[in-house]
Amino acid sequence: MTGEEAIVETRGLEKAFGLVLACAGIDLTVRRGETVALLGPSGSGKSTLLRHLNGLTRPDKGSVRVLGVDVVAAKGSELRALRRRVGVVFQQFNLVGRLTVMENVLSGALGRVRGPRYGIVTWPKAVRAEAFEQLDRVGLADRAYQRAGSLSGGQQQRVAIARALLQRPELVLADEPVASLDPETAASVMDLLVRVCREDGLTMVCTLHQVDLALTWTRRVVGLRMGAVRLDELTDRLDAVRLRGLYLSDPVTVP
Ligand SMILES: Nc1ncnc2c1ncn2[C@@H]1O[C@H](COP(=O)(O)OP(=O)(O)OP(=O)(O)O)[C@@H](O)[C@H]1O
Repeated sequence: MTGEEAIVETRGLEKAFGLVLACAGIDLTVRRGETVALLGPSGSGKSTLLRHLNGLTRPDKGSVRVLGVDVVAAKGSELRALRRRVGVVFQQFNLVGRLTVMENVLSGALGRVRGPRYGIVTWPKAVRAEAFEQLDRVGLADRAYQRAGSLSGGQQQRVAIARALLQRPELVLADEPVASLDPETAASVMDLLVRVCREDGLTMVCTLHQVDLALTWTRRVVGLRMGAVRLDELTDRLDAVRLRGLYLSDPVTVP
């Protein structure tokens, strides 16, 4: 179910890197419970837009509000408090390979359970139980005590999703969450990510390269090109042909 409450709101968002305008005045509203894919050719500004949403990048102009917080003005403890409410899933999983799967998942609770923690037994029993539940949910309860680095890419991304869920986030940001995976694994990880977000009523914004995955799994597509929103549509009203237009080079005018 999606509500009316705006979870993400950018207005006139501009960001340049030297002469490159990565975000050229982006207005984006994402409401509670929506699952949104940011699509567009390489360099169109998808990751830069996503990075603004948890304050990893600061805009040159414009406003960014996430979960009611003015991200541009937020500093220090306010920004840390916001980041605790935002789960992030990365393309390269970002697990600590030498630690067990369970320890990696438990680290998702570091923001709400005071640390430092050394080893699994130092975590409160209730948090361990919750971590185990999340691992079970992503289908990896039987791998809890295995080294994370020994898992396949798809399994590692499932662990990263369990870690993000243990954070009890309200918003999930996923930057190319399946770009490093083979097509079959990519589909199963997208299925998992969207399913858990729906089950928990979480809002999810991801960047994707695969148009077919966006059409299958997300509710809404925002298409970027040269830092501007060129398309913003519910997925069930879109077809692949229209979407492919986003990726075509601009027609060359022959004099
Ligand atoms: N830290 C940075 N320093 C310099 N230029 C940057 C930086 N981050 C992004 N850019 C540039 O901004 C533009 C948008 O990059 P961004 O990574 O947001 O695009 P993208 O759509 O996510 O691309 P991809 O699909 O290839 O990941 C690109 O031209 C990129 O080179």
